[in-house]
Amino acid sequence: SDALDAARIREDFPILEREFDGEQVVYLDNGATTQKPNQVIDAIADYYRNYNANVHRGIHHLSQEASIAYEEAHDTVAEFVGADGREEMVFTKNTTEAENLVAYAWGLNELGPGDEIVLTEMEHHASLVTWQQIGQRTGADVKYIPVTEDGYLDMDAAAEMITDDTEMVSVLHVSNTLGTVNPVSELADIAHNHDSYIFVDGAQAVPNRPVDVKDIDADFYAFSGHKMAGPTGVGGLYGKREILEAMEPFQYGGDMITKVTFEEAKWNDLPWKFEAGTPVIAQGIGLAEAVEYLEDIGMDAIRRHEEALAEYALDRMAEFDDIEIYGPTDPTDRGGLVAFNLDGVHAHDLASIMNDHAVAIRAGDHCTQPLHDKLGVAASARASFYVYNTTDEIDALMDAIDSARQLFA
Ligand SMILES: Cc1ncc(COP(=O)(O)O)c(CN[C@@H]2CONC2=O)c1O
Repeated sequence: SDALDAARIREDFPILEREFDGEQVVYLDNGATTQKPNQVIDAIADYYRNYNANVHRGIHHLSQEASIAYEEAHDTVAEFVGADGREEMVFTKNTTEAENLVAYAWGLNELGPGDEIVLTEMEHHASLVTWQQIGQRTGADVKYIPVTEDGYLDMDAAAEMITDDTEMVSVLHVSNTLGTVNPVSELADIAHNHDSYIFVDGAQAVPNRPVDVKDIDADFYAFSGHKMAGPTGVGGLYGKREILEAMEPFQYGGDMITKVTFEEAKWNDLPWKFEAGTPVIAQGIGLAEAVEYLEDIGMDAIRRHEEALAEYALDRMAEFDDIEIYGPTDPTDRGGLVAFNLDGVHAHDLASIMNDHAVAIRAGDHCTQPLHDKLGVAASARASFYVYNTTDEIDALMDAIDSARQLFA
């Protein structure tokens, strides 16, 4: 696409040169995790080589350098998603832990019988199972906003399901199976009109498009570093400052306290109150480098690049009547991923034939089993794109699909 120069970007990702049985890898599993540029790898190595120490201002130079880098990483990531500074940006392990942090630290303490939690049928297990279990443990009811035939949220149903008994709405910003971009600002309005919080799962949005949590007016917003060219082991949880201030901690221990006696403990300031023990120092520094890397490319350019690749993939797949595509047909309504099935070929068999051609895609339920039940399929294949992918790689995907078609014909 003319949005960005994928060929130049690829030079930062040596892993993309890897070959399997003489064929160069075609990495199309970015919804699961993205590759990391040299700049991110070098930033993490630099930390361990030159200023590794534990944080929170130990009395020596190395600890001070590490503390400042770790604290400033919070500022960088906060600014990236439009949060008001480090106080609104907790580093977790991943999106899943961010969902669990709010479910345990807020949900278990605040929810009870008669309260309602509203999710969507397209939710990832990270939110669906978490809030489902919190509902069982607290007696709160869990409801699901339906997904329409063409892969959108039924917003009329949403407006009816979110009521004055609703205390939490937890929704995907972008579906990791359908690709659907949900109207999260509109859902936030509806939730707030009923004095409910809204938690937005942005795992498939923050890496791929501009996100402004204040514009959305999310109360919580979560994402993972490893899906945005950053390392595994770090995620971001945005929370409105006044909400995080009022919440109980998630985990107890060192660093999340200011004063401890045998009788009681006083909590540390935000965001450290939610970062117990030695935090994800190297990962946080790597994530901040990933943010700088993505900002250099430009988030709107990334969005447009992924839309162009999704459009190209949808058009190529539409040439065949034996490929079933899930999610919106309008590429401007979806992220840079396409889940599909090839008639007569189980997704796992398809993915393994793709693998014979060094094409890396995902097959399975993508942690959205209830959605697959609703779609009436046990599994789907999924190609998901990022900044280094090209239309040539989508042609390679289509060629590999064709070889599966021949094999199973
Ligand atoms: C929408 C969404 N929410 C939450 C998660 C959980 O993220 P962590 O694993 O970092 O906590 C994922 C991961 N995506 C899955 C993982 O592999 N393939 C996927 O689509 C996701 O796509």
